[in-house]
Amino acid sequence: MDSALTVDQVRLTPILIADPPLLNTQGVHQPYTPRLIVEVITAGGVVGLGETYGDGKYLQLAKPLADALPGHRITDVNGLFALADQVCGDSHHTDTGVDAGGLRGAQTLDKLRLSVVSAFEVAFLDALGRHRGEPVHELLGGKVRDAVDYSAYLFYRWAAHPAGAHRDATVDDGWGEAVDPAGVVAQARRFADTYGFRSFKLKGGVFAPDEEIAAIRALAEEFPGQPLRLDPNGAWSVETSLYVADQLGDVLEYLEDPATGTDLMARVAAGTSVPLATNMCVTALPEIAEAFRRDAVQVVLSDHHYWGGLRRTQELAAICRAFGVGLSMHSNTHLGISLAAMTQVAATVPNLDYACDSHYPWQTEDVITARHTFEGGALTVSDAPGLGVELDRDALAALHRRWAEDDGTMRERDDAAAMRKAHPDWQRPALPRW
Ligand SMILES: O=C([O-])C(=O)C[C@H](O)[C@@H](O)C(=O)[O-]
Ligand SMILES: [Mg+2]
Repeated sequence: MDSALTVDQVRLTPILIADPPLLNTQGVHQPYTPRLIVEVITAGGVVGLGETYGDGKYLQLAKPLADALPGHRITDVNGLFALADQVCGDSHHTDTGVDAGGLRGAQTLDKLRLSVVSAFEVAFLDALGRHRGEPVHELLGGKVRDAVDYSAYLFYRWAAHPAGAHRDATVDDGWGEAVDPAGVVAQARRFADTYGFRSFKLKGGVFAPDEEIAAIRALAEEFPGQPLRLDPNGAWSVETSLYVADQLGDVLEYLEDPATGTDLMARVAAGTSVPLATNMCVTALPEIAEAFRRDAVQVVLSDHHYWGGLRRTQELAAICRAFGVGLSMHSNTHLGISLAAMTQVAATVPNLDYACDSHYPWQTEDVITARHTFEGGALTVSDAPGLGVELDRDALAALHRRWAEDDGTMRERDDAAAMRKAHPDWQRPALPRW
């Protein structure tokens, strides 16, 4: 066995990255959001990169795993999961409440752990690819496409963060506000012209359903025949979901998480022919059986951060294929390491039937030396060794400094708290909101 493939050291770097004032049903994005950058350094001197959520609960799980890894072989991904089970807390602990962001569905320690392990799994694959001189997609069985399509991720948003949100964060990022159909269409037009995106997803659950129906109608008029999606993150009742499905059935590619949880989604699905997609009620293996048996969802949005990495994303794809359920890809705020990982795995999945989500165009900062560029709405699949991205150490250090100097308020994502800067009485809304 090649001792160069053994983990020598792991570096964990929490960072804060700038995020625009994007609105969702829980509130608004903070001026800065936490991410964690994982570097796995092998005895052979190669560095593998991974990226995941950076809130405190993820950092707490990442630390013992990083400490336990020296001596572990980077080819032993199955052993990585077993190790994480041992060192990252009691896997039987569950919490049926929603997560802090309120947008990921029910939270369990298993899910948190998988989100942490995902960054290490990606770093293992990146390091192994660099050792072998092969791209990650070859380690995953080879690419079935040379480019991966992405969709425009449209948000209602303000022009700037509210006064008092953060001392450095009142600068306008140039996108302007989008709080009505005209604003949404202008944003979509800029996305299409700048990046070539051909499908559009609007983050809904922000305004009353009729206003969001009007926004989708306006998009359908501006981009006739192009795929449209609406995602209120579970903000609607069954009745409201069916009303929206009825109003928009002729133009929607799918409706994403209109209602919260498998039971309500099953009831919506029974009343409409519009496909329902989810990144909230099917986010881990134990949630699949009931959702598929009840035909509650017709499309699962994979996310390698949720599912425990790239190989488990491929496993999810195989399950969806077996059950005739469609596959798309979810995203929330992330940087270029994660986008490279998303693109590598997406390239290997034959049944990735829809353009993938990505927040990336909203991110003005990164920790890689060369930003990804979308052309014709797609990213070319890199054939360079590993993920094909290089760490910008100065950028990483600067974003870590911001994290270290933060008084703690930006280190945990809390969209409701950010909303209270503009609306002091705002409370995390009870669902359904409408
Ligand atoms: O598709 C989704 O549900 C998301 O992307 C969840 C995200 O957290 C998004 O809503 C956000 O960041 O506001
Ligand atoms: Mg969603």
